[in-house]
Amino acid sequence: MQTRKLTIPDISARKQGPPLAMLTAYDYSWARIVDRAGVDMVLVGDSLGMVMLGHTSTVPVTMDDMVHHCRAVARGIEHALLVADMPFGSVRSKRQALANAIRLVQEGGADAVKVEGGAETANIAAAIVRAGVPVQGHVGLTPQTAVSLGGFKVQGKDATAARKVFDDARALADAGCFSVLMEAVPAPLAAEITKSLAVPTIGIGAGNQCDGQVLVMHDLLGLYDRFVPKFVKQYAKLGETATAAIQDYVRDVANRSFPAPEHSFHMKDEELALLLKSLR
Ligand SMILES: Nc1nc(=O)c2c([nH]1)NC[C@@H]1CN(c3ccc(C(=O)N[C@@H](CCC(=O)O)C(=O)O)cc3)CN21
Ligand SMILES: CC(C)C(=O)C(=O)O
Ligand SMILES: [Mg+2]
Repeated sequence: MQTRKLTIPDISARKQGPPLAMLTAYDYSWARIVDRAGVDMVLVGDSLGMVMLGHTSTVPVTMDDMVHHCRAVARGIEHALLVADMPFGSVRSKRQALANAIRLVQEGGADAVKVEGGAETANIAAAIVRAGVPVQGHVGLTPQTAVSLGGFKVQGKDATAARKVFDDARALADAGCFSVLMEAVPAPLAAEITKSLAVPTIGIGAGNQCDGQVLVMHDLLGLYDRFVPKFVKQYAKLGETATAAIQDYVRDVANRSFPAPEHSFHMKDEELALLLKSLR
């Protein structure tokens, strides 16, 4: 595995080449694990509001939440390109979007930001790019506007809806985005969009013809049990493994088999005698 830090040109070059693997991380220890496993891009997703903070949507996530988690992740990454989500309400105007994108880079240590939306946010994406911050667009199912979309639902299912996803992706690419992420769209539509864009597409629930894939780390590892979207493959059941380990710990504490002598600090007999005497 290459250990040098990946750059935007490295990502762009993968339009021709092996698909890009992207995965979320939200803290330092997991960022190290994800980075060392060879992921190309680490996403500090606003999904942290759901899997880390227990909200039922990504809407309550603030810029402060994003910066807090992003800083921790940045400390754990040596190889991957670090992308941070612009949270709900952080791109209401160009001026505000610029300030927030710059904050994620300067304070959070992000290499790039991701903005949900399509044609309607293309001018904002372009302004962020002009300020020197690489932008990844996010089209299809955009969880920050899930209420307007009717929930966490597949997008682009009929001709009109497919045209909208296509135009959104095109608008973001034209705005200068280095990549476009497509969430929950039919695989054939994602394949067409991938062929027509010059920048790499990253899919989640968008079939295997995208230029890369992304998943939420907790879903991949089986650490989140509130729902499992159809597009998730659980590569492990760490939630179950952790529960069993902690149950063992609780049992060992109850029956005094933990801590064992090797986990305890000991004294020589003469030191103990002296100590006990002085305590009396
Ligand atoms: N843990 C987690 N994983 C994610 O992938 C994720 C988050 N959280 N939070 C933010 C959004 C929300 N996402 C979701 C959530 C649920 C579905 C889901 O259950 N979809 C249905 C299809 C519904 C329909 O089209 O009728 C499915 O069966 O997969 C999809 C995307 C993706 N993002
Ligand atoms: C699901 C991915 C694409 C995301 O935006 C997130 O984790 O917030
Ligand atoms: Mg997100």
